[in-house]
Parts: sequence; C-alpha cells; structure tokens
Amino acid sequence: MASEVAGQIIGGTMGEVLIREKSDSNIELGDLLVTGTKESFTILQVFDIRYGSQIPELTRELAAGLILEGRGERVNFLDEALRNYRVVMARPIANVTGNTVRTPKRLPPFFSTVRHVTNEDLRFLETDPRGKVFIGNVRSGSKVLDIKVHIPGEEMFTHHVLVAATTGRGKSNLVKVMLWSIIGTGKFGVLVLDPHDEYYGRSGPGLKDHPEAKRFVRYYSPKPPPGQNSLVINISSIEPEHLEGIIDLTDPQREAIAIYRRKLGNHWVENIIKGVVEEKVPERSISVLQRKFRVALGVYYEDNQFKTNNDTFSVSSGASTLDQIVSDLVSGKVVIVDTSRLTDEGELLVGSMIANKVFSRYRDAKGSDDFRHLPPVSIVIEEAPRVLAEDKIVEGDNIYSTIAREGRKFKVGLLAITQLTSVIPRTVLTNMNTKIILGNEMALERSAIIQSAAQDLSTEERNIASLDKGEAIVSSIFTRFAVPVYTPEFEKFISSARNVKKDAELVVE
Ligand SMILES: Nc1ncnc2c1ncn2[C@@H]1O[C@H](COP(=O)(O)OP(=O)(O)OP(=O)(O)O)[C@@H](O)[C@H]1O
Repeated sequence: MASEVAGQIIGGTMGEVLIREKSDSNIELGDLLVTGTKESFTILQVFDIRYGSQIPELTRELAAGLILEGRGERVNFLDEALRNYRVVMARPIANVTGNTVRTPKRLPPFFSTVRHVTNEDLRFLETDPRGKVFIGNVRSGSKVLDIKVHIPGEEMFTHHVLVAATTGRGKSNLVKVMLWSIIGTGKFGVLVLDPHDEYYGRSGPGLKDHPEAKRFVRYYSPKPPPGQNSLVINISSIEPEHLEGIIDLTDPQREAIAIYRRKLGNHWVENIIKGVVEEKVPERSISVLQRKFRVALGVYYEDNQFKTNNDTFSVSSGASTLDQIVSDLVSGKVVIVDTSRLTDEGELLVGSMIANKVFSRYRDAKGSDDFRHLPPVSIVIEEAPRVLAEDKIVEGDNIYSTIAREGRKFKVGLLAITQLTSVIPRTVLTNMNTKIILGNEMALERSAIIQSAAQDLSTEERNIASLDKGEAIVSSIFTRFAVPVYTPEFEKFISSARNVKKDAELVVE
C-alpha cells in the first residue's frame, strides 16, 4: 500500500474530520488513514465520502447538459483534478505513540496531510498469539493487511462473544477459523452445538482436519464416523430445570413434573412418556407433556415399547455421555455436538443439559485449587435468540441466560451467533464484551449492535452495511479500538495454516 500523501485535512470536528482526497489516492469507505510522524500518529477511519467542487452547481449542471445533449465534446474544466475532488469524512480512532495506544482526545493538526495505513503502522496490534484466538487480518476498507489480530482467549471467552450478521456473511466461517486457532493448545474447552453439522467437516474440510484433532477435537453425532462418539443421551439424565426456557410449560405442567420427579426419581421422564398415571396429576397434563416430550426428545411409547425418531435420546443407553462430554471440555477439547437431526427444542435441551453440568461443575469447584486449573469453557450457540431473546428470558431463566449473566465468575462463557441482535435484551448484550460484527443490511439490527458495542461505533452504520463476506469489525473491551478485520475463508486458511509451521506464526513485537 502506498505511503504517499492521500489527502489533506481541511476542517471538521473530533467526530468528523474532513479530508480533501488527492485525486489518485482511491480512498474507500472503511479505509484507515494515518496522519503524524512515524513515532507518533493518529489513525483515522473513513466513514463517508462526498463530492466537492470549486465550480458552482449551475455551471456543473450546464456542462453536464452540454455533454449529454451532444453539444459539448470539448467541454471540460480547467485543471479538472484541482477544481473537482472528493471530500472524505473520517473519525480519529487511535493515537499511537510507540506501543502506547490511546483514544484520541485532540484533533490532528489543521491542514496536515494523511496517507494510507501501512503494515508498519499497525505492528503494535501484533502480539504473541499464544493463549489467544485468531480473528482475522486487519483490514483497511477492502484491503487486507499483513497484520494478524489475536484476542486473549481466557478473557474473551469468559466475557462472552457475540457474532452478528445477516445470513451468509460468514459467521460460521469466522467461528471455525477462531476455533482452529486454539485447537491443540488444551487451554480452552469449547462446546459447539452444531445444528447444520458444518464444523466437524463430515463430508468436506472442517475442524477434523486440524493436525491436533485426534487429541483435541471430539465429535458427538447420532451417526458418528469411525473413531468418534455416538450422541446418545439417556433420558434419565434430564432434570426439570433443563427444560426451563426451552420447552414452554404452564404452571400445572410444572407441578405435574415436580410430582413425577419427586415420586419416580430419575425415571420421571420415562414414566410420563409411558403414560403412567400419578395421583393428583390431571390426565390432560400428562398427555400434553407426552406430546411436548415427543417433539423435543423424539421419544414416544407405542405398542408397549419406547420408540425414538432421532436416535439421540434413549431409555436404555447413553447414561455416561454427558459426563464424557464434560470431561472432554474440562480437558481443553473442542467438542462438536451434531444436533442436525434434532428439533430446535431437542438441540437446546441437549445444550442445556451439558451447560448445566459444566456450570455446576465449575460453580462447585469455585474457590478450590481445582478451579484454578480448570480451563475456561465457551458454549457456541447458533441462532442465539432461541434462548436469549427477551421473551425466552422473561418466561423463565434458562441456563444460557444464567451463563450470560454470571458465567464469567465461573469461567463459563457464551459465543452467541445471531442474525437478530435487536431481540436480545440490552442487559445481556452489554454483558457480551466482544462483538464481532459482520455485514448487515438491516438498519434496526445495525443500530442494536452499535448501541451495545464496547466502542463508539456511531459513525459505522454505513461501513457495517457495506461489509462483504468475511469482513468484520471487532469491538471488544480487549482491543483499544474497534478493529476492522478480514477473516479468511476457512478452506484457504487451513491450507495455508497447514503449510506454516506453528512456531513460524509466532510474531512477538
Ligand atoms: N471470508 C470469506 N471469504 C470468502 N467466502 C466466505 C468467507 N466467509 C464465508 N464465506 C462463504 O460464504 C458462505 C456462507 O458462509 P457462512 O456459512 O459462514 O455464513 P453464515 O453467516 O454462517 O450463514 P448462515 O446464517 O446461513 O449460517 C459459505 O459458502 C462460505 O464459504
């Protein structure tokens, strides 16, 4: 990228510095510009561009008319580049002196020149990647720089992450790249509830292709490939609280459940499904619960036997699956649970059961020596409003909202992926301290994200609307400013990552 002059500051305010663009410098929306010296400079980000002209509008209109009507082949303006130009609006986002980065509180000198950012300017963003999660390369507009952005994993995971974008902008791709970068470290347990079965890579590239996958990736599926694990969960592991905020229940149904649980212990679900009548429980409640369990668990009782339509919930096997998953997480593995054959409720219930178990394991250990050695656990949940939307939380706290609120204390976090941010309550959103914002054409969604971001993104509206696949803005309390990044396409990323020796990636400033 050229380091020559790209423009000159001609006025403005702290929130909107006006720059006249040099005619050939091709400044784009989202570009990072720099003003100052090598040792001490300000980075500005472009958020809008407009035309400027020295020629009165009426004259321009007349000239255009002459050209358009075929009478002005020779009409042109004296010193075209001097008289017509573009004015760029940019916002100072960081003051950099050596390795110290500050939020700008002063305007750059009036009339100073600006240039495009270079790799050298951003070296301060490169840190030792150990214990950190790779998000992508710094981006200036649509130009990708050779600077990798890593965020400290423990802090990021336990303070929750929100990945927001409309469909097809690369949310899953980004999360796959992030997870790839931590596999093999053993420092984090990550549970991926995968409703589209797209993380492991059953029939294409995926996390299974990581060189350390054998030791650090576990795949649970109703139809596991050789060497992986069956996702079979015994229904006797279900506790009434696992259903909260996941299956809609009325008060009489809750009471019925409490009676079955008290009288029949772990066999309560099985007996409801079987239709065993309990005193004081209206038959209607039982039949409604049977129907709800049939939808959520896929288990029903017919011809004197239990039947299942998804092979995941079982009456006879799978008693140790949850413990196995928790033990995988606690030993720093990425656990992918293929929930593609389950209904929404079934998937959320599986997640709720695992999350509950992890959460109580960590809560019980809190304060002990054991706790210090437990790795942080992050739970990746696609279409997060299914459990975090306002109405889901009002109905009754579910484990996901509990984790969003207090998981940090216990080293358990959420990585929530969503197309809809606006339906998630502000209290939950503000707890999500890293937001990775990909393209979004819906104004309402952009504004929900902007309002809850860690940095002031009020000028980013247009940028967010114009982001292409893989382009994102990372707003986090762990970055000094909202960093524009490009996350590579997973397939390309892993083929280059496999060619680079791990150590060679280690760039220490
Ligand atoms: N950084 C990228 N560069 C190029 N192509 C990409 C990039 N990220 C994603 N893609 C491609 O875009 C498509 C959609 O990506 P992805 O599934 O990650 O999006 P998504 O936002 O998760 O979509 P959905 O909401 O439907 O789950 C995929 O075909 C993927 O290969």
